[in-house]
Amino acid sequence: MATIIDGKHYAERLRAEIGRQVVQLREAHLVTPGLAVILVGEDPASQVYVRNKARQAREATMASFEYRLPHGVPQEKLLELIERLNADPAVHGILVQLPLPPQVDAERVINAIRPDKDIDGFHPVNVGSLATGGDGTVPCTPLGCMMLLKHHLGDLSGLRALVLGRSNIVGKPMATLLLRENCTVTIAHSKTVGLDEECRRADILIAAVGRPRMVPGDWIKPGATVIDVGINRIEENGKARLVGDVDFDSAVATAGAITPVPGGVGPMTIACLLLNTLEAACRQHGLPVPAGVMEAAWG
Ligand SMILES: Nc1nc(=O)c2c([nH]1)NC[C@@H]1CN(c3ccc(C(=O)N[C@@H](CCC(=O)O)C(=O)O)cc3)C=[N+]21
Repeated sequence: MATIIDGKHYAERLRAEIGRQVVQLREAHLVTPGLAVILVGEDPASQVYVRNKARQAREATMASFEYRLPHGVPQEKLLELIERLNADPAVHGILVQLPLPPQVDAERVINAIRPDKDIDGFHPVNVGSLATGGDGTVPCTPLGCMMLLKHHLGDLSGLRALVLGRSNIVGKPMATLLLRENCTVTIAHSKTVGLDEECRRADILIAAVGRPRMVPGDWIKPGATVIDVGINRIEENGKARLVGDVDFDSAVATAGAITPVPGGVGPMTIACLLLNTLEAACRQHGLPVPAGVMEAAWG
């Protein structure tokens, strides 16, 4: 039986430590980190995420600014808002919830965010920084996955990692982070031949394809660490539920450790968003970025 990696628990501890750092920053330097979240449209799932992000920011005593724009908002209006937030000294982090409606060019919007306020790490400056080993913002989901991996495994050097999925948001930055930790990294995707065999070679399996229960237990190397990034809403026996990209019930028999859905990577993503906002605030005020936050939170 695999160890269940309790992301919800680690995220709570991490947020508590971030909250302590925020209080210190305010007391020592009169700085309150500010997070602005922009949501375009009324997608119910997106509304839930945005509400959670805002609530958790406030719980960490950060300032939270929420902007809700109608589904049909012209791109210019969105770009104007970003310009205003770029110039606002109370806002240290800007997040534009993806996906965006078709009249809006997501790439233009991401490129309009000041790189030092891009707490998603999606701006090309931050993507480049990650690729070349710089200290730009690391995207929240891969960062959260890496924290869980390092906590569970310690040194990752020499391990074979398979990243299933090649998105700019998860797959590609995840592969880069694993490479930085000296893993031997493979990126697999819909055109990969012999996907099951690729998976069976992996000591670390990251599933980030967005296909419910696509990875069965017999694709998993015995003892492997499995990080399930998928959050898929399905209907089963007439009830709505969330499942990952991994078939948890069969995987749990083979894996050494596995993250559940919900309660795995999702909560870590939001905690890392708050961490990126705290760090952005420090950088924008010329202050050192708090070190060892994860160690302080998790011991
Ligand atoms: N610019 C941008 N940045 C994002 O980081 C971003 C985004 N756009 N668009 C949407 C996705 C999705 N996302 C999630 C974060 C947390 C949970 C989360 O906490 N999930 C809970 C369950 C929540 C539920 O019950 O619905 C869990 O897995 O335990 C889920 C999804 C961030 N995203």
